[in-house]
Amino acid sequence: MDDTDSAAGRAGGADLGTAPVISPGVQEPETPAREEPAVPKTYASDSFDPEFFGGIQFDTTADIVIPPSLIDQVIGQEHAVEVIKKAATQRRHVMMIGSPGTGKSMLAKAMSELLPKEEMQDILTYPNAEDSNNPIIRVVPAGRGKEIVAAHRAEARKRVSSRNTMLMVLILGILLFAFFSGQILMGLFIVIILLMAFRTMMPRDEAMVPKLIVSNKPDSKAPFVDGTGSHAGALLGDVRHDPFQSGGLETPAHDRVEAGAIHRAHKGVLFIDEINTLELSSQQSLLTALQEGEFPITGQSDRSSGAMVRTEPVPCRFIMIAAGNLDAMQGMHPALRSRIRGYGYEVYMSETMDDTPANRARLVRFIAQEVQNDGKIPHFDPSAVSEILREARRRSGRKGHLTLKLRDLGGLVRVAGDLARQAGDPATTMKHVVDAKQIARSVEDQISDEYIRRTRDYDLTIVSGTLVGRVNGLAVVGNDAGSVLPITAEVTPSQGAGAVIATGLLKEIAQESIKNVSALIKKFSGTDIRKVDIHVQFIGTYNGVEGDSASVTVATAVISALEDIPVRQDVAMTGSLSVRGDVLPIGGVTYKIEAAAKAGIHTVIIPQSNLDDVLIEERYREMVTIIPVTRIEEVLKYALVPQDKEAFEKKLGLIGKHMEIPKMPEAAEKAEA
Ligand SMILES: Nc1ncnc2c1ncn2[C@@H]1O[C@H](COP(=O)(O)OP(=O)(O)OP(=O)(O)O)[C@@H](O)[C@H]1O
Repeated sequence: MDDTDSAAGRAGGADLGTAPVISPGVQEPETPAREEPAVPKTYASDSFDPEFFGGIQFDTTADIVIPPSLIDQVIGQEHAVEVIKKAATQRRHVMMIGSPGTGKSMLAKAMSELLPKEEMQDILTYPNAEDSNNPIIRVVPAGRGKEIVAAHRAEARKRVSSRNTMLMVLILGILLFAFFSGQILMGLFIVIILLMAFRTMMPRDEAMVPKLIVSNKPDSKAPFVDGTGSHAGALLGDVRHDPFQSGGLETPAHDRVEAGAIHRAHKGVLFIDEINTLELSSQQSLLTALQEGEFPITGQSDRSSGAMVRTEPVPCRFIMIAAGNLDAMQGMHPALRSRIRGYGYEVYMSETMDDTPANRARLVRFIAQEVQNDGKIPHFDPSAVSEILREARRRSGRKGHLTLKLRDLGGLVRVAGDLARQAGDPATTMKHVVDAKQIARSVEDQISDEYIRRTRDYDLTIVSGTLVGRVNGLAVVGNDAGSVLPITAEVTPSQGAGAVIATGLLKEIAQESIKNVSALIKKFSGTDIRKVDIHVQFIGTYNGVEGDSASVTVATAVISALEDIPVRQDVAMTGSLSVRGDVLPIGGVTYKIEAAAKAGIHTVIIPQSNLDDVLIEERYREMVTIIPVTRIEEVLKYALVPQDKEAFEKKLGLIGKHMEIPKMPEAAEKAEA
C-alpha cells in the first residue's frame, strides 16, 4: 500500500477523535468530516506487473538493454539532451543551470562524443633563441608531437655522446702528457678547469628538446576536460618557478611551460561546474580565450620566475559548458554569461519527471546503468527496482513525479548493491534496498535524529497536553530531513507602536508571518497588533526554517497567546498562510511528517494541496494522523482547546466573514451543518 493511501485514509477528521487524550477535563475539538482525496496508484501491488514498468519484462536488471552512447543514457532531461545535440552540431557553448546530480557533467561528456570529427592537434613549446622568455609554440597533427620530441631527444643524445667521447679523449691526453712530463698537479688543474668550462659554456642539448604540452592520439575523439574548481594556473596554463636561474643549472623557459585546461580542451569540450566559484580575473581570461580562440601561457604567480615568461599564443578553440545552480548566474562575470548566451544556449535542468510507465521504464534502465557502471554489485530484481522507484517518487516531493536527482538515487542503488554483495546474494532485492535506506541517510537526517534525542533529554520536546502560546512547528533541514520546531509566542501591551520582538534570522520570519496574519488576528480577537508587543521564539534552533512554511505555526501561537487559549501539544503543523487565511502549500511535507512521527507527535496538520505529496515511509504510517486543511479556521479548530467553545466558534466564523471566498471549506460547512 502506498504512503499517501494511509495518509489520505486517515486524513478524515474522525481519526482525530482517536488521538491521545490531550488534557484532563478539556474536550477535544470536533473534527470536521472530509472527503477522501484521490489515492494515487500504489507501487507495491503493481511491483511485478510489466505494465507498471512501462511494459518491460525482466528477471533482473541484467536483462535491460543499455544504449551504447552516453547521450542516450541520460534520463529525464529531454530538453537538455536536445539542446546538447543541437549545440554539438553547431559547435555552440552551453550553460546548464540546475541542482547537483541531475546529469550536467554527464551531458557535457556526452557532448564531446557528439562533436563532429575533427583533425586533432598536438601543441609543442620550443626555446626561442632571440628571447628565451618568449617560448615558441608549434601546432602539429595529433601523434606527430611525440615523434618530434623523440627525434629531437635522440639527436640531442647523439650530440652529447659524441661530445663526451671527445672530452674523454682530451682529458686522457692531458693526463698522459702530465704524467710523462712530471707535471701531474698542473695536469689535474687543467682537467678541472676544462670540465667546468665545458659544463657552463657548452649548450645543454637535452634541455633544448621541445616540450609536448598537449598530446593527442591520431584517432582521438574530441577531448572532454573538466576544469571545475581549477585555480588560475590549472585553468589557463602556468610556467613553473625555477629555483636555479643561472650558472648553467637553470631549466629553460619553454621546458617549464604547462598547458591549462583551456588548451587541453582545444577542439573539444571544457566543462566548468560551479562557474561562479572561479575568480573574476580567471573568468575574464576565460572570456578572452573564448573570443580569441588562443591564449598565451604565462606564470600565474607574481613572485615566481615564471611570471617573466610568456609564450606565443596557444590555440584553445574549445566549446564551453558552464554549469551551476541558480546562484551561479549571480556570481558569473556578466560578459562571460553574455558571451555564452550570444553564442550558445542556456538550459535549466529538470528536477523531477512525470510518474508515467514510460518514465518508470527509464528509471529501470537507470538502475541497470548504475549497476553496470559500478561493475561489482549484483543486478536488481523487480522487487528491489520497485522499492527504488518508490524512493524516487518520495524524493521528488511532488505528487505524480519521480526525482531526477539521480546521483543521490544512484548512491542508494550502490549501497543496496553492496549489501547484497556482502551477503553473497545473487541479486539485489527489496530487503537490501530497505536496509540501504537506513544506512545511506543524509547527514542532515542523522543530525535531525540527534537533535530530537537531545531535546528530549532537556525536556524541550513536548508531545502531549496543552500549553498556551506554544505550537509544534515543522521545518526541513537540508534536502531530505525534517525537524520539529516548537514556536512560542507571548503578547504584552505595547508602550509604543507595537513591535514584533525576535532575534536574528527569526526576526524577519516572525515579522513577515505576523504582518501576513495581522488582518486575521484582528478579525479573530479584535486586537490591533499595533497595540501589543509580540515576542516570538523558535525553541532550540531556527536554522533551516523557511519563513513561509512557519506562518501557520506563528499565527496559531500568537492567537493562542493573545486569547489565552491552550494549544494541543500532540499536534504539529506546517503551512504557509495568505493574508486572507488560506493555507497554502509548502515544501518537504514528507520529511516534516516523518520528523513529527519520530518525535512522538500523533497528529500533523498540513495544507490540503500538499496531501498528494505525502510519501512517508512505511514505518511511520501507523504513527501519525495527517489532517489536510485549507483555511486557518480549521487549523485553529484542530489545534486550540478553548474553554468557551461557543464563543470560540463564533470568533472563528469572523475570520472568513466579509471575505469573498468562492467556497468555504467543505469541512467547516459540514461541521456547522
Ligand atoms: N539524467 C541522468 N541520467 C542518467 N544518469 C544520471 C543523470 N543524472 C545523474 N546521473 C547519474 O549521476 C551521476 C552524477 O551526475 P552528474 O555528475 O552528471 O551530475 P551533475 O549535475 O554534473 O552534478 P554536479 O553539479 O554536482 O557536478 C552520473 O554519472 C550518473 O551516473
